[in-house]
Amino acid sequence: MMADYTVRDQVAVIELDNPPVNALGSAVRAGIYDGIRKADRDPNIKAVVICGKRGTFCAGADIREFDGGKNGPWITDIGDFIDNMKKPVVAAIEGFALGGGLEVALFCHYRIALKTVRVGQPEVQIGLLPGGGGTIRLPRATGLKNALDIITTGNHVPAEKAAKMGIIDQIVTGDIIEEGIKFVKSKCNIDTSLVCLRMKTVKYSGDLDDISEAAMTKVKSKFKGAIAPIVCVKSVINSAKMPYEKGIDTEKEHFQDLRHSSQSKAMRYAFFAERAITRWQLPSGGNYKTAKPLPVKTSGVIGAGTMGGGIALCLITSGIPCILVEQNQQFLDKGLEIVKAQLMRTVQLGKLSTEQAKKCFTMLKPTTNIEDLKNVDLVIEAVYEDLKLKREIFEKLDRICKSETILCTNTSSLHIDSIATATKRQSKVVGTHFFAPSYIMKLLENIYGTKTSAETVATVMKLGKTIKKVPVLVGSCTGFVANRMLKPYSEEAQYCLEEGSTPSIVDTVLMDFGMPIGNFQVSDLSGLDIGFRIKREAARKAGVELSKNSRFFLGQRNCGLIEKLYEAGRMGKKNGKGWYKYESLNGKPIVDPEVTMLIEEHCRSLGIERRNIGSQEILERMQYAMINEGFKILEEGLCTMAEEIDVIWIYGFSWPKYMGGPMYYASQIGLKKIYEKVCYYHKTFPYSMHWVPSSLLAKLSQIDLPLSEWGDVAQGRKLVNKL
Ligand SMILES: CC(C)(COP(=O)(O)OP(=O)(O)OC[C@H]1O[C@@H](n2cnc3c(N)ncnc32)[C@H](O)[C@@H]1OP(=O)(O)O)[C@@H](O)C(=O)NCCC(=O)NCCSC(=O)C[C@@H](O)CCCCCCCCCCCCC(=O)O
Repeated sequence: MMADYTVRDQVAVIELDNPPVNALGSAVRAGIYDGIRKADRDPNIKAVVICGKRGTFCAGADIREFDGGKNGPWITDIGDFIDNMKKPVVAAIEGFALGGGLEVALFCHYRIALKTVRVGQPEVQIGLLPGGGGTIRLPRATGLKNALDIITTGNHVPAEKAAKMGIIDQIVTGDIIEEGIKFVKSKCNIDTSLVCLRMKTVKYSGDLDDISEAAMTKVKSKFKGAIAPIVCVKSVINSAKMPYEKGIDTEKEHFQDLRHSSQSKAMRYAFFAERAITRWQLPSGGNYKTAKPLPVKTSGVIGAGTMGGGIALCLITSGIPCILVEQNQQFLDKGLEIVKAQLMRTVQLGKLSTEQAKKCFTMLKPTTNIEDLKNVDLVIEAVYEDLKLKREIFEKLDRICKSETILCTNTSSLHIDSIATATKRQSKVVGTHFFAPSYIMKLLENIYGTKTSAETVATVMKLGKTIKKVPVLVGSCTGFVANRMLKPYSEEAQYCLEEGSTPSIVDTVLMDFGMPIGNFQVSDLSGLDIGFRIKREAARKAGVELSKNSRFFLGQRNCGLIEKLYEAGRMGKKNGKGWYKYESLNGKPIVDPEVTMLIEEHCRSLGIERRNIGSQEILERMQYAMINEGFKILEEGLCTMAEEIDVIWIYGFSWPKYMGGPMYYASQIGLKKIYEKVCYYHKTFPYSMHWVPSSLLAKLSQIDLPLSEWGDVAQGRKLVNKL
């Protein structure tokens, strides 16, 4: 049994024991169930303490069991039994009580916790609702409003706040089991039915239908396209509408439906993908197990633009002092204003108190003197994308900084070696690619160069976690993984325009799929000048003319629409006109007939016949082109597992988690179908190199292998011809 049963001083102590987080697998559920029945039967036992081993209570149901196979008692059987016990039962909580873990605690007559504890019902984040009575019992403990908030967001609640909310009865210090025994013994003379949550009514103020409607509206706009938050609201409302038993039965039905839903399966995949990618390895053999991160106690950022300012903010809000360097006082002042404004916003959102924000700001040391960086542990360069400039900076940093300092570049496309070779410490140079807005977006694409050491990688991977990002390690190539995959995706979007579609049609298709924002809206946000400059730079490097009227550029299909919009002064949202027009800086995109005319004129002048392009074709062309690129990335060993690509898209480009990421999506469609379509589009559009089928995709389309093994095939760790 995975719950230890011992007796101390006439109190039965049931300790959950399932490493690493005491997940409530079937054996643990059986262990608790057997334990409480044994304690109830034994006349020498006066009370029960339920707690967890290894410093934590329980992180909820064992998510790996959700795909079926193992049974065991249903979790609410435990609650039903405790509800009828005369002997008091206390949950003695340390670490986490999450999901089913909190539900077990809510079955108990009392809950005590250490101050450092966090409780929560995070099921919604894996596409579920609490299925062990959480939606019915939590509102009885804390009222409808708090329960709705906790269950629909999945956010963790710190112990002291949970105590104020009525979820925890007492905060304790010291040994949690000793405290549990002491506490529960003091309750032996109290009638347990008086404290049993089943018996309580749900508190709320106002009209239940109004509360329900407001909560529905909120979750529908906040979690667009996701089913679970809606079901969570329904079930929590049921707690006030239905008798206890009916509420519990309905909750269980909802849980089972969601457990089998494609959204929850995708989100469960994403949960484990996020953990799998922490097990990084370098081609040289260094890996997460063997490499030790260096401490980063002080840092520096070069460039106080929006990107650099945001990065500095990530550092100081995580407690790492930062020296922010700009080339002159005017730029520095502007940068500081950006940081201040962002900090204010954080205060407004309630994420930091005014005091905390002020303290953070004192950790920022602005300067125009790069020499001030000489003693910092790590520097992140965030100047604009110009190789010559970046090399100059790295050469300087190499001279100035102490020999241990790690030098990071926030380049979004340049090879790491092309920058590292400007220094004599290539092993300490690494890419740390943040995504705009850098303070908000969670992805941190860490890129190793040929000589980057495992110690340097371990340091930036750890730093990523410290500054609350999701760090993913990738190899170096033009655009790395994120932008390299984005290229075919947005190129196909533009080709669809010149073949007959419009920016708003394309964007609507993407948003209907679940993307929070369309391709052309993103382009307007980043600025069309960026796309234009990248193309102009590519032309300059290749020594060719960039012609907006040529259908070919560098031997490939070309769409000159960006050049034409740029020439027409359409820079994007910043000047109120790009692929759309905008009435203000915060305004919504409005379809602009001028753009439609411009596209039509572009087609006329080039003799391109426009046609109706269906949503399916738009989606397929954008996504399959990008997925094909993903397989090439795996094939080239730039990622070691498909999960890395999915996490990059979820956290870098807000791919809906309930769709798992592009590689997971491909696995659901079937690689055979994807491969056939890629071949078809390759035949149809022979001048778009991104349609050349990936040989890994071709290989995998012939066999049926789970996504978790695609990387192994690509790396030769699994030989498919020998399967
Ligand atoms: C707890 C954390 C906050 C800890 O974070 P930390 O950063 O410290 O560590 P990691 O996240 O890296 O985790 C370490 C390690 O542990 C694994 N892990 C964590 N939690 C779980 C878990 N709940 N289940 C399984 N494994 C877990 C994690 O994967 C890591 O290992 P890896 O090898 O991958 O590196 C953080 O981990 C966290 O947030 N965890 C998840 C918390 C959560 O989401 N909890 C809710 C779970 S869902 C739930 O509880 C549902 C309940 O409401 C209802 C239960 C009803 C009944 C259950 C029985 C149904 C079974 C179906 C039977 C089918 C039979 C049939 O019909 O066929």
